[in-house]
Amino acid sequence: MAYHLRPMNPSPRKPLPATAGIPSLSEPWGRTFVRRAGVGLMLAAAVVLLGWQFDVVALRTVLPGANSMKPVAALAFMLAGLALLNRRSVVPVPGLCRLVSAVVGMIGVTSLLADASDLSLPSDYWYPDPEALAIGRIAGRMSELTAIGFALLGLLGVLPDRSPWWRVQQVVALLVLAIAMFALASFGFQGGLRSERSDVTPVAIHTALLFLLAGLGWLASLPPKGLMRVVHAPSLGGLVARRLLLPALLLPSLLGLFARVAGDWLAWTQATVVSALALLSAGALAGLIWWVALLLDRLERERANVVALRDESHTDALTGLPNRRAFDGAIAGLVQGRRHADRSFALLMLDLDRFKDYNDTYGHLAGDEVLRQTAQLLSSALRPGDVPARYGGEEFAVLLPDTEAAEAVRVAERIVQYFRVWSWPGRAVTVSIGTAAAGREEAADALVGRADAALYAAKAAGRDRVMKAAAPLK
Ligand SMILES: Nc1nc2c(ncn2[C@@H]2O[C@H](COP(=O)(O)OP(=O)(O)OP(=O)(O)O)[C@@H](O)[C@H]2O)c(=O)[nH]1
Repeated sequence: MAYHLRPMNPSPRKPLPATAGIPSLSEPWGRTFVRRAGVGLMLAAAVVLLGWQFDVVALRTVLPGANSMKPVAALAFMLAGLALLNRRSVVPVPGLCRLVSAVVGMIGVTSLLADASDLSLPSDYWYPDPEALAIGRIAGRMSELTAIGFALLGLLGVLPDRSPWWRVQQVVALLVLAIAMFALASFGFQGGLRSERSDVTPVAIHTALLFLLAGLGWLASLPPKGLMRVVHAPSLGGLVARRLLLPALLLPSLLGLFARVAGDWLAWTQATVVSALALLSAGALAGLIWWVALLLDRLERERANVVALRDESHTDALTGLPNRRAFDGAIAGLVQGRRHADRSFALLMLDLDRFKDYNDTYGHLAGDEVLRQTAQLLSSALRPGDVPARYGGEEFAVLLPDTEAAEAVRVAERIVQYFRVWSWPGRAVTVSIGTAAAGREEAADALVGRADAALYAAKAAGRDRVMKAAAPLK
């Protein structure tokens, strides 16, 4: 086919929706998540503190026989939750986030300093912890890893809340996540693979989970820049990031938990546990790939449907030529090029002669066949890059990019000649054509009006001929 609508027509069609069928995420999602993370941290910390206050072991340890969260750690989580809520204006006190974050950071740093210098802290003896004492640890002292976690959480809130510090905050929040994941994974693997209770990581399981929540909450509270840009993007990439990042991050912990259950409680041998872990890892990876593949497949099919629909709405069903809507888009693109890049173009308006007679004599179906053959004729008479279109009824239009007035007349004469020699069904069919070259500042409808006037002059002069339009009005 000779017509190439797209290259000449930079913007007549609406761009494809980037997210066809894909649920999108926007700023409110981040806001909601941060609020939930803040409230979650504070509630969990309150439950642990109640556990210490009323000596309810289950509230301090979550899992039977596991480590308890120290009261000072619960207090730090309470403050970290408050900092997050302040960031999202749920608790709108100016400077509160920075202040409480500084306290959280200090709790972590002083615990680390006390570990390094063998000093004791007041919080070491707030509540007696028989489990810690039984394994020779200071009763109220958090583990080193937990202390590093709080130092980092504190740093997050103290850093300036603006570009380029957001990138630093992202890295620090990722370190908090790394601590959480290491603690979660080692909880399972140490117990599950060695089957020795005393080797269990000193980071309590719920401490690790709260670090995970705090790290994610901070990431969600940061603007959609750097690493977080794709997570917030209303695109396929954004959807994959939002759906898969967390499961992927939690995978080592889930595998660890599985190892723990299989090794400790089901008493599987180490070889069986490791083989099962390998199988589960491969299965999880395959599952993630399968999900992404499904998503891509669905998106591609949806896009293909949209493109097909769009093409249908720009194509004339009878002749297969671009229709009036496509013509309007194409001419608008050429008018822009004429105005801004001084690229000339010309328009031909064609009308079949005495087509009513043809229809009356040979019937409407034969008339349709003439219209179809007209499309073929135009395609073979034109250069690639020219745009023939069905303008309506038995009227056609041709856009000739980079064409001056004299050349447009030559093309029109060639078409008239093609009509004369074409072997039509029934009897000969002729055409009348009006030509017009676009003026520098001429609007599309003015150009069409001039070409139309020339076409009717050709009809009036006896049909089967070409008439050139008058020059455009200045
Ligand atoms: N078969 C067929 N006929 C069509 C179609 N669209 C328009 N027509 C016919 O085209 C004819 C146009 O007739 P007129 O506008 O009177 O013009 P004409 O008979 O071609 O005469 P001049 O233009 O003056 O040469 C009408 O009979 C329409 O029914 C179509 O899709 N199929």
